[in-house]
Amino acid sequence: MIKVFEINKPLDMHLHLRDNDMLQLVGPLTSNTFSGALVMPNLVPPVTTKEALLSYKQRILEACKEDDFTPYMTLFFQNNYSFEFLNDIKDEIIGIKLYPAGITTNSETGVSSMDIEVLRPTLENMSKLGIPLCIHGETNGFVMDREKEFMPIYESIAKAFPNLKIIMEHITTKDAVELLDKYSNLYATVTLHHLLITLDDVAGGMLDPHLFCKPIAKRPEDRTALLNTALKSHPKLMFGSDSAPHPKHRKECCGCAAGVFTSPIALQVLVELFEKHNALENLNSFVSGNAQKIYGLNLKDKIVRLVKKDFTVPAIYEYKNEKVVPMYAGQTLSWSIDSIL
Ligand SMILES: NC(=O)N[C@@H](CC(=O)O)C(=O)O
Ligand SMILES: [Zn+2]
Ligand SMILES: [Zn+2]
Repeated sequence: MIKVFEINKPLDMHLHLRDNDMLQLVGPLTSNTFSGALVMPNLVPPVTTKEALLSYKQRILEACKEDDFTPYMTLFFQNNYSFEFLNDIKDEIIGIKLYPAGITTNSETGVSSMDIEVLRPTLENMSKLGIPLCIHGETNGFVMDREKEFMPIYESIAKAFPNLKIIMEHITTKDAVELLDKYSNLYATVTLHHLLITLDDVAGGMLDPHLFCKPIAKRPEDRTALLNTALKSHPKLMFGSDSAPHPKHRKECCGCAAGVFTSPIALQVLVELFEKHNALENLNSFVSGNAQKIYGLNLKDKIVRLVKKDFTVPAIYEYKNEKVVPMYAGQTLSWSIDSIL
């Protein structure tokens, strides 16, 4: 008997869709199977105006027009967003994304200080207006300690703004997992790859540029903490792939760009992983229910039926001159997408 598993309204709460031909290429690879996704604003230049935000949303909708798909837009954090500006844009966004300057891809114009007094004007306005804050939480310390060193900053913001929803994006450490339960206004996303890999997979043998991302994958005990928290579908943890496509020549080179491209394999691998750990009954809340509750989303059904049947991951995805290599390129997964109802 063929095994079947259904996911209803899958949501990807941390996604990079890029722009232009890359958007044309990767957009449908998410919108095919996901009901919606939180779209990161780190374009060049970043999305900081209502005009830029609405036109980017239109380009996404156009690229994904074959599918029933909602892009949840975000604005790139700046210290000087006025109450009037945020009040005017609040219905168009799901949150605002804060990047420390230079910490990751296209974050050069992020905040240069994480001093709470410097951030206060925008954060106060966000808190009053009920706009969630998504954060790339890393310091510029030693690469393995960057997330851990950021924990006091999360704590100080959570304490100073108890009504502000704060999402620790793409957590990679057991320290971040532990912090989740300490503050009622702290939430988190976790990627697919951080549930699966450690630094060993990136650099322990032959260097694998396709697994290089920010934050870097950590220790086995960190992966275990993340995986256990996802498998039980902790209600404050959401799936956010952080699928971050870069052109093949920007990954397979000296000075490799950070980002793992996982959109086309995310649901298949999640089912494989949750099945392996006897946790399939928690997968729908991890990949949809938790995010619906945390962000207050209301979506119509989109049932993705997966079947236990081999799926060989393409070596490359291409559109015009864009080429991007997915995680597990050329490898065979045990689950495939069967149909979308
Ligand atoms: N995760 C990454 O390594 N890269 C992301 C940026 C980010 O999410 O930090 C990207 O935009 O390429
Ligand atoms: Zn990030
Ligand atoms: Zn990201």
